[in-house]
Order: sequence, then structure tokens, then C-alpha cells
Amino acid sequence: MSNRRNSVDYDWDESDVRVRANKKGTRPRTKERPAFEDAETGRVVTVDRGRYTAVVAEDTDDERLVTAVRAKALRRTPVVAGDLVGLVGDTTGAPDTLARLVRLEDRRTLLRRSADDTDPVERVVVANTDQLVIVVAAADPEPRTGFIDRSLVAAYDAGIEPLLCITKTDLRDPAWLIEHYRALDLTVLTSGPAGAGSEASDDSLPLDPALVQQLREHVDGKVSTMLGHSGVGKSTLVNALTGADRATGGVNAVTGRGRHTSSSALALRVPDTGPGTWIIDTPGVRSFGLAHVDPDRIVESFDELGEAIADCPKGCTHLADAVGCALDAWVADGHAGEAGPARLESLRRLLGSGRDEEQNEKHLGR
Ligand SMILES: Nc1nc2c(ncn2[C@@H]2O[C@H](COP(=O)(O)OP(=O)(O)OP(=O)(O)O)[C@@H](O)[C@H]2O)c(=O)[nH]1
Ligand SMILES: [Zn+2]
Repeated sequence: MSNRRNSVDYDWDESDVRVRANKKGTRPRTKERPAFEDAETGRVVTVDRGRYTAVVAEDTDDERLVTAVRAKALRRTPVVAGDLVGLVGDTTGAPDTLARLVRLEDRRTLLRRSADDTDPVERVVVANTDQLVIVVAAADPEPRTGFIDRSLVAAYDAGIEPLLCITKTDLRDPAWLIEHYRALDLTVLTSGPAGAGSEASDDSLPLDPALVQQLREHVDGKVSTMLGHSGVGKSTLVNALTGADRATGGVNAVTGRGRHTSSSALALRVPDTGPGTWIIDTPGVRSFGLAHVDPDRIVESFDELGEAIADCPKGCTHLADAVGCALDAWVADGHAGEAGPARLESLRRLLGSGRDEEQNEKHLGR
């Protein structure tokens, strides 16, 4: 398996990939790189102190986990859970072997966040996610609408489908929360009516098995990223979906939480689902700075409103106080239908969520 030519070639000097300013503007150009035609494709399941764990030959009899380090040429390229990468060198996955990560495939989606709202430095969180599962508890801890709003904005910005999952409905009826997001046409999953969870037949789990089943159906065939604050029951859900003992497949057994001590994202398999089903748990991600977000992209994710902003002044924030924002007239003229006003109000609440940090913190009860 090991390849002598590559084992020399990939050790480029950094100057090999120096980026030059492009006369035409923003897009940097890189020198042509060796193609590494014989590189194997892997899906990064976790990153820990410069070591990348990737699954190769996914869903074949050859499926295995390979640990790799980045080639020097990619030293400045962030590689995250969910990324598809090219691997060369020793890709056997045998104990104590190390492959080289030499290529990053184009990303279908990329979930990003800024350090905070004033710092535009972007951090990539996870790649190639189809769905963002925002987990909140109906109570204990109190649901934080500021957190939900910010997560929604990050999802819309990235072109990822959001899904709201409400746990602990045995403790409180989440009707107000569902009502709060009604205009967004968001998929909302909840456990059964108050009391159902606590009477679940399996007394080791306080959660509603019906919720787990619903969630399994919604994640089937997709890559889903799970996001939630500490204590909302995210681990309980992830464990129920993926098999708490992690004995359900090579990947989970090796990257089981017991040995996964870092706070980085971790991709896990979901038993009883089709190929391509992955859940990415994000233990370290507690908030989304939104400085990198382009408000136009958020508006455009609202189908019936997106068209309107062609008539907005340049740099329009599309907020209620934006002078000349075309959204007001668009909705008033009925172009967005009966639900238009409520949709616009919800949209503006989301657009404003990056602005009012203090208000959010209050909501967070800090
Ligand atoms: N009443 C009730 N309790 C639940 C439910 N789901 C989880 N819990 C409990 O809530 C507590 C927190 O659950 P975890 O799964 O550890 O929460 P988490 O969000 O992963 O939190 P961290 O592990 O701190 O990140 C545990 O004691 C669970 O047993 C539920 O549906 N109803
Ligand atoms: Zn506008």
C-alpha cells in the first residue's frame, strides 16, 4: 500500500503553495499541485491535536479508520470533521501507522462561526453537513431563544437545513417555544406530552423513545450536526441514536467517547439507518459569533422574500430600521402572501440576533 513516490513528494516546502494576489481581485491562485491520483478518499471523523482520524472505504468490507497528519502544503488549511480528504502513504489503518493527508475535497457545505460578533475571523466548525439539529430542553436548562436564533442564522448562512429538537418535554409544555418559531416553517421534533418521557419503559433513559425514533428517521441518509448547550440532553440523544456502548461498529468502537477526551467534533455512525448516515456531535461548540454572516444570504434562504432585496440600497441590513429596505413594500404589496408579515418579523429577529449581544446574554440568564 505504501507508495514511495508519494512519500517523498508530499513533503513540499511551504513555498510550493504560496498564494499570490490575483489581479482580478479576491480569489487567490495556487501553484499546481501534484494530483495524487492514487490517494484514497477518507471522511474525517475527528481531529485531535494535529491528528486526523478518517474512515476510508466507507460501507465496504475494507472499511477502516486511518490516522493521518497534514502534509506541509496543507498546514494552513483548516480540516474539520466531515471533510472528505485524500490520503497517501500507509493507509492500512494498522496500529501505530500514520498516513499523510494531502488533499481537501471541495465542500458541499461549511458551518462557520466567528470568534465573536466584532471579530470577523472565521472558524470552520464542520464540513459537508446536510442538517443542523439544534437541541434545546423545554426546561432545566431554560431554552435560550438567542442561541436558537443564532444557530438558525449560521445554518441558513451555510445552506444547511435546520431542525429544532426539544427535549425534556416531560418537565414543561414547549408550546410557547414552538409558537415562537411557527413562521419559520422549521421542522420541530419533541418528545411526547408532559409525563411521557418519565414513564418510558426503559427506566435507565429519561427520554422518550418515540423522539429517538423520529430523530433516527430525520437523520437517515444524511450528515447531521448536533448542537446544544450543556445539560439539554444532547449526549443522551446521541447515545440513544448511536448506541451508548459504542460497540455497534468499528468507527464508533474506536472513537468512542470514553477515549475521545478532546472537545472537538466527532462523527458517529447511526445503526439501523442507510449508508451515508452520520451524526456529528459538537461538544465544544456553545455559541455562534455571526460577524462573518452576509444578511443577503439569510434573506435569500426565505424563498418568497429573497427576490425583494434586489431593490434594496447597497449594504442594506434589511432590519426594521434600515432606510429604504425593499422588504417592507414587498410584504405590504402581498408578494409574500398572507404569512408575509409574520415571516418578515421572524426574519428580522434572526438578522438582529447578531447585533444585540447584551439582550441575548440576558435571555441566556447569565
Ligand atoms: N426529565 C428529562 N431529563 C432528561 C431528558 N433527556 C435527558 N435528561 C437528563 O438531563 C441530564 C443532562 O443530559 P445529558 O445528555 O448529559 O446532557 P448534555 O446536553 O449532553 O450535556 P453535557 O453532557 O453536559 O454536554 C441528564 O441527567 C439526563 O438524564 C428528558 O427527556 N427528560
Ligand atoms: Zn433591505
